[in-house]
Amino acid sequence: MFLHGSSKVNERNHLEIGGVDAAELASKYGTPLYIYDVALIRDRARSFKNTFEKLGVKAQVAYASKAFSSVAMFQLVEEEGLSLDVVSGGELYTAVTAGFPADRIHFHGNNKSKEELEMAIKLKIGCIVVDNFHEIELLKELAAQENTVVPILLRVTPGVEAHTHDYITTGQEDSKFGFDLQNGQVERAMENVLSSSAFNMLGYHCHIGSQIFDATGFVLAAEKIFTKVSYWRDTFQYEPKVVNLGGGFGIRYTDEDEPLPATYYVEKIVKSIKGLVAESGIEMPEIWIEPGRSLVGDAGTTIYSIGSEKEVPNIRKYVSVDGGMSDNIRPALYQAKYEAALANRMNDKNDESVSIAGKCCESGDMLIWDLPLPKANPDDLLAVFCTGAYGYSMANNYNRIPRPPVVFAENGEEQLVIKRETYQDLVALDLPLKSKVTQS
Ligand SMILES: Cc1ncc(COP(=O)(O)O)c(C=O)c1O
Ligand SMILES: N[C@@H](CCCC[NH3+])C(=O)O
Repeated sequence: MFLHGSSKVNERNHLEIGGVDAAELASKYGTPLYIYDVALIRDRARSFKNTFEKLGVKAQVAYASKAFSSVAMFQLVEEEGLSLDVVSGGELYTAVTAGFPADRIHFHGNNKSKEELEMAIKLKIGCIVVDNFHEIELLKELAAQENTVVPILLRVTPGVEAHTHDYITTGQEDSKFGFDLQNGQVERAMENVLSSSAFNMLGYHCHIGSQIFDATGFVLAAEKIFTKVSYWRDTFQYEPKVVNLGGGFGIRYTDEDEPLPATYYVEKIVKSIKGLVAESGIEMPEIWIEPGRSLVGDAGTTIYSIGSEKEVPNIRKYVSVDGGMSDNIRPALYQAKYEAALANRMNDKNDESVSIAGKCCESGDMLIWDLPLPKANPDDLLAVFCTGAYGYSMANNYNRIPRPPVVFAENGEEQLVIKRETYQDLVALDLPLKSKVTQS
């Protein structure tokens, strides 16, 4: 078993996260429960930021908040001096509620509504990452309406395919995101944007995918953009002040994954861009990145209670927990793999191999196949590691299962940052039927 960050096994043979006993948290808040190791998030944030600082490069590290958004999380991001990437009015509203400085918010998305864009412009956020021609027209209207100039980046699709799961690869040519670099779309967009008084174009953005374990894709994407930079300068008299290479830095879910430290990616990206800048003769732009998973992924652990079991003779044993695809849809959606252990019996010897089933009415609701585990009893606690990214944020109410609470743990102290949803919450938006059937 691999323990991340501050996690360790304490003298009671329990999992401890941020100096807090996970079994005690489970008994206080119930299960399922997400626990975050706050020190690990801070550590990751600092290592991205500090590496840019050490290399003397102007940069912004924006937390890709889709990985896990909440008011407390955004306040932690603000404490660490990062910027924030949002992709919806809801994430933007959460940022406002958290008091996040508007000028450090970047707004992405391939289909931002007029209302969302208006909200962003009124708040005077740091920049809008423009994705398509429809959005350019909406922004022109809104800039005129608000009598303002909108800071933007153009999202380009560099045609670099990251070696990762197909569903989460977004940088390839056949993508719903961004202006294509190869077929003239970027030039059409630049012509449009640069001739309008509605925009202050800061530069270019791209994002090549997620859970990437090597810097080559980022370097290739930067190279693709820079092969055009001198042409754009000559054609449009335009040089970028910002180049944003997106997020996607991989983490270790199981021992099949071999992540690299933040410093490695940043060093490679900076070195490559410095070289490209020297070749093209433009001023060094600011380099922006947008890590999500690598800031919060392995800082999160989900604690479940074990319930029923079912033996299929000579095939497998299913052990069920009190959550599943409602709090972690990644195994069902991407065949994502996780490691787990009994949080209340950490160093007990593994006696068997079991498959962990969720409680949803869906055969595909399996969290882990063939997990070595001590023989578990009902009410033992299962800790599934590395659920901090795209766990809570993709949680849902399938089968009307309430979403679990979230606790932050740091230096032996804990705080509840998201409450457990209640049955009352589940029906809060429901309205009764206006019956058309007359009783006889
Ligand atoms: C535009 C953009 N930026 C940043 C991210 C964050 O990615 P990750 O969580 O893999 O770092 C994503 C998600 O893949 C994204 O689509
Ligand atoms: N939700 C995905 C990643 C999507 C990244 C967002 N562009 C995951 O869980 O891995």
